[in-house]
Amino acid sequence: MKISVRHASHPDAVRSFDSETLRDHFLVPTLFEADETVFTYSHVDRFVVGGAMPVAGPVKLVSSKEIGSPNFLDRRELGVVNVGGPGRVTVDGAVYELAPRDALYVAMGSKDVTFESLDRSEPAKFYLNSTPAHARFETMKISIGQAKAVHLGDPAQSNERTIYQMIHPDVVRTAQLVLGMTVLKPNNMWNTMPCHTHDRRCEVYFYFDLPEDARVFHLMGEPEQTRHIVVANEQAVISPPWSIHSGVGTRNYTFIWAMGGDNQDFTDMDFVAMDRLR
Ligand SMILES: O=C[C@H](O)[C@@H](O)CC(=O)C(=O)O
Ligand SMILES: [Zn+2]
Repeated sequence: MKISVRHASHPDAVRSFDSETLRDHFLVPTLFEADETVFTYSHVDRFVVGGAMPVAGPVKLVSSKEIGSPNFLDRRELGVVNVGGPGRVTVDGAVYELAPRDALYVAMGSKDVTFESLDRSEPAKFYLNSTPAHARFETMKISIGQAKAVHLGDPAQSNERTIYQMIHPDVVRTAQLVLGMTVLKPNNMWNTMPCHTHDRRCEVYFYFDLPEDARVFHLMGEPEQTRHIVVANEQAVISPPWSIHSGVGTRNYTFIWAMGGDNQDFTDMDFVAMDRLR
């Protein structure tokens, strides 16, 4: 288990960040290392983002001093999405087969969580999001087919896409985690523009399905002070509650968004008028 800690940043301080400092604070550059779990613990809503990539054998979810309890999920809940080859997650003896794009919600209080790949030549990649929880709900698999699909955008705005709401109050009960996957159609590059903030929740964006040399220009910052981070395949960006979160790619891509905070109301967004953006 590898874990690094990020402190929260005041928006006034972020105004003077250069590219490198912006990346140090908000970009999560590495999520997958063979036979490891790799985590970033953010003090923004105590959101933990990570990855597990089992190759030689199964990988266990273990705790650490930073997590602060004997088991990782003693006081937390976990969202898992498989973005690699076919895999399997075992939670206290119950086995969940996760095909590519399938998700699993793992309840607070689960003790033994193990990640496996079905074929080591095409390893599973489990993208992990964890938020604090103080009540236990049911562990549940949400296949991509069970998600609530919302079709949005149009080709004239280069943003035709499907939002799959996977860990969402209409699908599964959780303490605070809300998570989904947005798939852009070919020739569509924009997400979430016009943009929004939601001061009640933070959000983490994880971009994937990108070739090696493609990039997404992720837009962040206060609406009047926008900044960008150039993101490569399988990298994530932490979006504090005061920040916009939007992106434009050099081609289409897929991303997973996950939120934690005060409410679970997906529609509770503060829309930013175009003429406010600077
Ligand atoms: O608060 C919600 C999030 O920003 C995302 O759901 C937006 C998104 O997936 C999209 O517009 O494609
Ligand atoms: Zn949002």
